[in-house]
Amino acid sequence: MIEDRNAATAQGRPTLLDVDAVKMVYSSAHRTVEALGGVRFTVGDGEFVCIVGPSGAGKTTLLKCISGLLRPTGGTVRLEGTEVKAPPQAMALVFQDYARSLFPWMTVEANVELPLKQAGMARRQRRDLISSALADVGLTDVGSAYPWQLSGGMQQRVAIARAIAYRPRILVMDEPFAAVDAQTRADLEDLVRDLWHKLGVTVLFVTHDIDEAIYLGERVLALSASPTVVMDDIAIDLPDARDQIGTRSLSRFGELRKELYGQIQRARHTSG
Ligand SMILES: Nc1ncnc2c1ncn2[C@@H]1O[C@H](COP(=O)(O)OP(=O)(O)OP(=O)(O)O)[C@@H](O)[C@H]1O
Repeated sequence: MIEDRNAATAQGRPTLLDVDAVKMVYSSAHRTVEALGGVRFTVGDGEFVCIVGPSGAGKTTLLKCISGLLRPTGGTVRLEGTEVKAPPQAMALVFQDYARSLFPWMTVEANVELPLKQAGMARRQRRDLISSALADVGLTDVGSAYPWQLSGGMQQRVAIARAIAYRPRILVMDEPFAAVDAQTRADLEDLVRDLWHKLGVTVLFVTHDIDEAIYLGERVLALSASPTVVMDDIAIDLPDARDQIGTRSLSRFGELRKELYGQIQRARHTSG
């Protein structure tokens, strides 16, 4: 378990997100589930942090607490030093289920525009941000199309464009590529790394896939089984310039995979 949260923030960057002893107990008349058992970690400004954990480990619960969709039953989440009590303006979310997160009756542009409108931006500024977000995700020509006219990978690009359009400080992604084919997934992984470099946005990325976590992240947090705690915080000491074939063939990549795989196996039998 991580004892010193600040020591775990890589490369001495100032803390952007502070998850401090977050607990979540679901209680109903019939059963009580202790999903989170005191999760602690910090994410530095500009970092790319991945979270992996066994199925049912409480990853979705944790992200709901971090994004203010769910109030934890213990502990606190702070973003830029302020306690998160509702979805923060500085945070954007991307979910696995792009088909349900985009509105099918709205064009691609209108989908991307929605949070900008909600933020009260003027039309001209909205136009500029929409075009630059669509260009950033490689979709300059589909603004007037409807989501259902696009492939799954393109729809997820639209969801990413909508998330980055209003320039959030942190992008929180919940298994965003679990529903697309392998080639599309590889392209989307590279897109997210490119956006991270280009925009300087902080990324918190949850995945089931150990290889994906190592390929993408600067750090990987391994969660235990419920009640969940952070079991390990692994620095990914691979070169920053990554490519799907070269990086995954490195012997260091294999060593990290072995280490993380062992952690996940232990995690299945360990709880906080
Ligand atoms: N609304 C809820 N009410 C009661 N229990 C819940 C609720 N949501 C989740 N749980 C329980 O909390 C635990 C963690 O669930 P959660 O969905 O957060 O895990 P997960 O790691 O995202 O799972 P998976 O990887 O399988 O998607 C599970 O035991 C689940 O049954």
